[in-house]
Amino acid sequence: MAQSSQQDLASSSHEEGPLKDLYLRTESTASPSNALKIVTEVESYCESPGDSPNSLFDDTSPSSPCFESSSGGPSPALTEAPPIPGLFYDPSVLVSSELANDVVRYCFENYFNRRGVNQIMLFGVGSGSPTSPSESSSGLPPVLATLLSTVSSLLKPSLPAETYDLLFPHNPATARQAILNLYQPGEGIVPHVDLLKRFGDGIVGVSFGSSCVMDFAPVETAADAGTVHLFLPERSIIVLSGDARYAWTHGIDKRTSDLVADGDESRVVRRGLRLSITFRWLLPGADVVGQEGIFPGT
Ligand SMILES: O=C(O)CCC(=O)C(=O)O
Ligand SMILES: [Fe+2]
Repeated sequence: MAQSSQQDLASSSHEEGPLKDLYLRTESTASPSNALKIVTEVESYCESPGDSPNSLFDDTSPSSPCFESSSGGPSPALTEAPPIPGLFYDPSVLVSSELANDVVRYCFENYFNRRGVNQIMLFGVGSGSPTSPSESSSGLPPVLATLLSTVSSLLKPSLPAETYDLLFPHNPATARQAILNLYQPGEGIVPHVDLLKRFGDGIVGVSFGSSCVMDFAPVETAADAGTVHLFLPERSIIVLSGDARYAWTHGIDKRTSDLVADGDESRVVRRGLRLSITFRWLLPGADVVGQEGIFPGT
């Protein structure tokens, strides 16, 4: 896939909103902060975050990343959570615009300020409280620690207690990883199950800048049988645990717009530049970067 140049991005009609301004403004900003107590990995640009040769995933669909209905086009995406055990999504639970702007600004100024970078992985150095906004206790930069603590507060009233404890335990046993994925309109991520040997149960993801449609398919069934499509607006939060984490793949089709259910009708929602931030728990021993076996193919 051709990369978008700054000019392409500037002249594209999909990039309205905060991400566009930040991307253009931070074109020549300094390199990522070296003050963070984290390990930062940058993977080179690829067709989509999930197509990297250093793939993050062990179970990806061997066939087309595009799920289609029998009529030939994608069926409209749901706007409420489908009944997948362990999947939590509530359209009314959104991160504030103010925090979203802070997160996006920080990420563009510190990570996505070089052409070709579309994925960043941050690893917490310790197992400090995930609900503390301080860098020293979470190992994450303050704005991401704040995001995590905000997500924790937003989810507490609606998540089942057991799921909440999985995501936000009082005494975390392992370190967190935050993965930042940047998608141009038209990019996606192949259907996958997050690495079984590397990440534990309880994954939480937040969308910034643009909506997308995430596709879920049972691991055990063939082709697109049972696939469901879920619309994720910007600033929304999704949680994968249990079956949703292990027995279903998730992926994002490579499209520039999505078909979304709207009552009995459907509407087309154009995609813009999207940043997702996903927090996962590293399994014991998986927090040593470069250790043999951590990355497939190494
Ligand atoms: O962009 C997203 O929301 C999903 C990212 C993802 O599935 C992953 O990094 O494993
Ligand atoms: Fe994933």
